[in-house]
Amino acid sequence: MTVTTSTSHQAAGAREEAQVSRLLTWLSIMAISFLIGIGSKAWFAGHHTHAWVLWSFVLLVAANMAYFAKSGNRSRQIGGLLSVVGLLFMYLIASGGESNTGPLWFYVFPPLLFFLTDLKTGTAVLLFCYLIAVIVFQFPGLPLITAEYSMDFKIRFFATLTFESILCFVLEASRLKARNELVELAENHEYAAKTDELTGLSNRRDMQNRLLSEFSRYQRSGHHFSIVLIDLDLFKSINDQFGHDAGDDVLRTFSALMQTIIRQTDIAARWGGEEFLILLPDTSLLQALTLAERLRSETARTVFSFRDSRLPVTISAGVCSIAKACSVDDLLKQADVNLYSAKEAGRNRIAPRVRSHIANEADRA
Ligand SMILES: Nc1nc2c(ncn2[C@@H]2O[C@H](COP(=O)(O)OP(=O)(O)OP(=O)(O)O)[C@@H](O)[C@H]2O)c(=O)[nH]1
Repeated sequence: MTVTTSTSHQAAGAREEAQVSRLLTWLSIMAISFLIGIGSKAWFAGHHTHAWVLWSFVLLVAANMAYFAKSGNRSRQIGGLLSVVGLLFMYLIASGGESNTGPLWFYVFPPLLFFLTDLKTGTAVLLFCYLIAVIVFQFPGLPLITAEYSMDFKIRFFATLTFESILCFVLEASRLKARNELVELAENHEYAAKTDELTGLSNRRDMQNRLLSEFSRYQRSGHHFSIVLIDLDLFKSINDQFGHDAGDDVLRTFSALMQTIIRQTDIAARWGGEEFLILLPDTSLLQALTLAERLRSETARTVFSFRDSRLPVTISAGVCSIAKACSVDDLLKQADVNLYSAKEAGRNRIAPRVRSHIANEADRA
């Protein structure tokens, strides 16, 4: 009944998911290559322990990739990779790496962190890493800490890292803002492309797509559906007599009335000027005729007024079930023929008039 606006959001989500997926694969491959390369360099430089530690991180990164390939759990893969990278950087700060250049690798962390997590998590993890770095720098005598850094280095390290972190935060925040604005814009466009401005119902194009997908569902599963093609009677005379604004008001009021009568799963659209189409999934011809008759009688009973004038509003409708048609075009054509015969028969009526339907009406009378 309502026009959905989530497609742009879903598409943006899927694109980002694919982008993150590619990035994670490349990052993992790059991390493995660097670790193998730098580990080998350390080995040939005689720093065997350092080399073994770096190679063991290769196993951790590879295990994380293999875990994801098996489980498909993206958030755990991100968590796993960031934990491994965080641990590696802690090790590099504590050990100094080669020639006390280990902390330089830390600069890779902030952009990675903000891209792979949200701003809050990224900031929290970064602050935690800062805390560890402060402990390492301030207490070089603690176990596992073998590196010592000059005061100048420590000050410059923190100053430049803080600068980089703030810059990454701001860039990521503006990227997210721009992305959300784009998604919102796309959603508004999508909504406008599917919606009739005057009534807020689905427009003709949206209804055509829905009819085609309902027809495919019918071909796959055999679920019948029906349509009701509605035309407001002598609408031109309402416009001529009471003005175009009154006509617009009638279209809006009738649309609202229609929405209160159809089910959540039914879809009402403005098919043309004063023509409406209702798609009724899982509905037989008889059920559709019953609904159309209810809509007709409710419309005839409802008081339509505009600026103190009472407006005479009735509808005629042509109903058709997919059981009687071989395609969507054929279905629409038959509904149109039925609508025409309802008009010909005097308006304010529904066609076809099946026998059981007429009998029901006679019973009610
Ligand atoms: N106010 C208003 N009028 C519209 C709109 N779209 C179409 N119309 C008018 O709807 C009228 C349709 O008139 P006709 O096609 O002659 O049909 P009718 O007067 O309803 O007569 P029958 O269909 O034979 O009962 C025309 O006067 C159109 O200008 C709209 O968005 N607003």
